[in-house]
Amino acid sequence: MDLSPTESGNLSGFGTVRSIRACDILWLDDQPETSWIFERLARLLSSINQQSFGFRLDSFQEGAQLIRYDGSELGTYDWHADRGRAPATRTRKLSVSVQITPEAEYQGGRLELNGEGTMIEAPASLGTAIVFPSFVLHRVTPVTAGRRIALVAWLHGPAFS
Ligand SMILES: O=C(O)CCC(=O)C(=O)O
Ligand SMILES: [Fe+2]
Repeated sequence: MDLSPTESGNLSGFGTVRSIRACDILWLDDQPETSWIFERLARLLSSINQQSFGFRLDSFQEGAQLIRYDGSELGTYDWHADRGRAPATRTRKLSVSVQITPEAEYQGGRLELNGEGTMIEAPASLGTAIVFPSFVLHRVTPVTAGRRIALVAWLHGPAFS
């Protein structure tokens, strides 16, 4: 897959710190040729939201990201929450990460979540979508061989009340 042009993964408001976040990002805006991705994600997220969360949600409000973590630089993203204080991230409510590299093609690169004091490792099988509230702490452990690509997006909505 051609992933250019890309930008270095940054930390919202803190610039680029490769020891915390080492990955490259291709932004996907909602355009005619990508709208099917947003439509499928919206259907999936809204049904999971109904079953599991019951959040009030609006729309994506920012592009989706294809994120590439390369084993040659131990690509990683340390513990963080996707919902921040910056205007762009303050209204994120549901995060989704779709595993789009076959599990056999890389080592490490595990998405781990800690929502309730216990760490859970997300399944890495191809096509799995992991959906979680954007305030939940999570990380991607260093990729030690090969290359992992994930598709990540966020549904926004009104503040929790
Ligand atoms: O690579 C992943 O599966 C998750 C990436 C992530 O947590 C993020 O971009 O905020
Ligand atoms: Fe994240």
